[in-house]
Amino acid sequence: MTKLSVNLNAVAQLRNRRNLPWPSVTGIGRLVLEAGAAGLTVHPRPDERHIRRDDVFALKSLLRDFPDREFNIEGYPSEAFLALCEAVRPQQVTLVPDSPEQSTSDHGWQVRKARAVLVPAITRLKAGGMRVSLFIDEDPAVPPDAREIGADRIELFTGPYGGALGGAQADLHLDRLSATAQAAHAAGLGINAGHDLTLENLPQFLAAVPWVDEVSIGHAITSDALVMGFAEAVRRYTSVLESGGRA
Ligand SMILES: CC(=O)[C@@H](O)[C@H](O)COP(=O)(O)O
Ligand SMILES: NCC(=O)COP(=O)(O)O
Repeated sequence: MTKLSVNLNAVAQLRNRRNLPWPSVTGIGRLVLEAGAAGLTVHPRPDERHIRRDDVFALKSLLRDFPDREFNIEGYPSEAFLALCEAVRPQQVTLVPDSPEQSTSDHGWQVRKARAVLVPAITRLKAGGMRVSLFIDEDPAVPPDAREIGADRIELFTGPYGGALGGAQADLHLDRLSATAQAAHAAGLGINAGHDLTLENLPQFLAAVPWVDEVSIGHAITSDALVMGFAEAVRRYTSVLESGGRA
């Protein structure tokens, strides 16, 4: 079965609206793991707009209570990022070619062009016992290059598929994602996928794209949790008001 790693970036972004500790990133992380998620994903960005350095250590500590689950840290392999990974030692590090000013990830590695950045980073992370995954576009030419420089997995960038919102364009992306997954499997790589996957587009994705080990989902699952939980929250506040504070 394909594993679910829940990305907590959006929870951290909501917390950071105020200088207060809720929603708690580790609290939601625990809830997510107790609900059966196979792991947690974070993408600490240099400006700490959502996940902060402290969160990464706190989540590592939380995961000690769940020894069969995994921690996946995503990011650009700057010296600061690599040092953070070496200090935390997650099971998996996903390298993403984002520049600091990007609002979100919008493309994968051109692995050949990025060899000078990727080879030392992969060597360093693997020496620390971490599995390394490379975030790539839907292009079957890329997985053999990823294998050649020592990556263990690729993560398929599913943003264009998610952004197509169904229809013929989405089918086109599924064909390309499927071809890229087949190339990765043939090259001996594991396969992850993520970005803009949702409850609505996940079934078609899984039916079309083979050998997916793990999906990481954050934005949509956070949105769904709000929709699924808002009515109960309103009921509880209403109940406090009805009781005039005497309940
Ligand atoms: C690498 C990737 O796929 C992204 O989805 C990322 O982890 C999300 O980052 P933001 O939450 O900062 O948009
Ligand atoms: N690697 C993708 C990820 O972690 C979550 O992306 P999204 O669901 O927030 O778009």
